[in-house]
Amino acid sequence: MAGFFSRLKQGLSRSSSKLGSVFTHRKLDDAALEELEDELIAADLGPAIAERVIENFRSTRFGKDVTSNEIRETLAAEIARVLAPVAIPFEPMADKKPHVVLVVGVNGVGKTTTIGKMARHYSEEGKSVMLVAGDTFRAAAVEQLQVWGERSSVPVIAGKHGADAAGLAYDGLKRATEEKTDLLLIDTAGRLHNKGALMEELAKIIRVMQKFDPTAPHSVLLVLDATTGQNAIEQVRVFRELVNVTGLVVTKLDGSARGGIVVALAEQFKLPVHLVGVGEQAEDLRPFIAQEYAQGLVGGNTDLASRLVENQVSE
Ligand SMILES: Nc1nc2c(ncn2[C@@H]2O[C@H](COP(=O)(O)OP(=O)(O)OP(=O)(O)O)[C@@H](O)[C@H]2O)c(=O)[nH]1
Repeated sequence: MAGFFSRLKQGLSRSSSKLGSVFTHRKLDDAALEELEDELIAADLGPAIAERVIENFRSTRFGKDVTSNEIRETLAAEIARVLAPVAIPFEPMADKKPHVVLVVGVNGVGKTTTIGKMARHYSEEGKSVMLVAGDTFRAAAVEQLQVWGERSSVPVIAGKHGADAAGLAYDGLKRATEEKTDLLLIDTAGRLHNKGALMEELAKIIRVMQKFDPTAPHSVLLVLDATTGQNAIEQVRVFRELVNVTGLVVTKLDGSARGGIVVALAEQFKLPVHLVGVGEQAEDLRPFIAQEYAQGLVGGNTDLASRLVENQVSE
């Protein structure tokens, strides 16, 4: 399990090294506080948290010397405080067979990969999983999902290129219900250049499924690519207008210096962050753990980090 935390830490190291210049031992005067605030905002944490951290320092430590570790710890604590309420693991509902999950997000954020990784994870946990290749506009997305399905021996409902996604979702839901499948994961197309068409596509999938099960979908996961930084905020806004987003998955944290965006998202939308992606392999999709993430983001203090891992992640 060393693997996951080190991957997360490695992934976040770009974000934490970006914050690195903040952590120098110095006297906290106005200039230092201003510089610190700029750095926090540049790290995508969002203005609200930056302001709180600065005010905290101003009221408690103004004019005094602070060490890099004190800054780190204060920052990590504040970040963990913001993240804790949204760090909610994704749990398939035991009383739904299937628990229907609609996976949405713009092209290329990692929807298909996330579904593949979830399929692997939950089938390894002993749950039955079925996939619907609802991104019928991109042939490669269908093939990609089929490959993930084969790897995990999970059935994939797919049609021809350009097939009706709502029809596939309906077929998937019907079959998954007959087979008492635990989890039905539905991939969707994500082009945003035509918001109206996208809204219609998602609304139709939901409407058609509800003819079979009026409670479906039970979750709508919005996948966001961390490398897009502030753009992710805009994507949440847009998708919430289209559909009832119930939770977030944030991918590509391994390749990004923008891990701070998760903090800004938590602060602004308070939507559950269920999972984070730190690589392309199946095991690189992990539950989101607030303290671990906060620690990875500010860097340093690996003792605390490894204690957290021992306590919270048992694999
Ligand atoms: N480094 C890294 N790459 C990732 C991660 N998640 C997904 N990817 C890669 O991102 C690329 C796009 O992922 P897809 O799953 O195809 O994205 P999508 O949202 O389904 O895209 P469309 O099918 O075009 O809508 C692929 O090359 C994935 O391997 C991650 O956590 N880290």
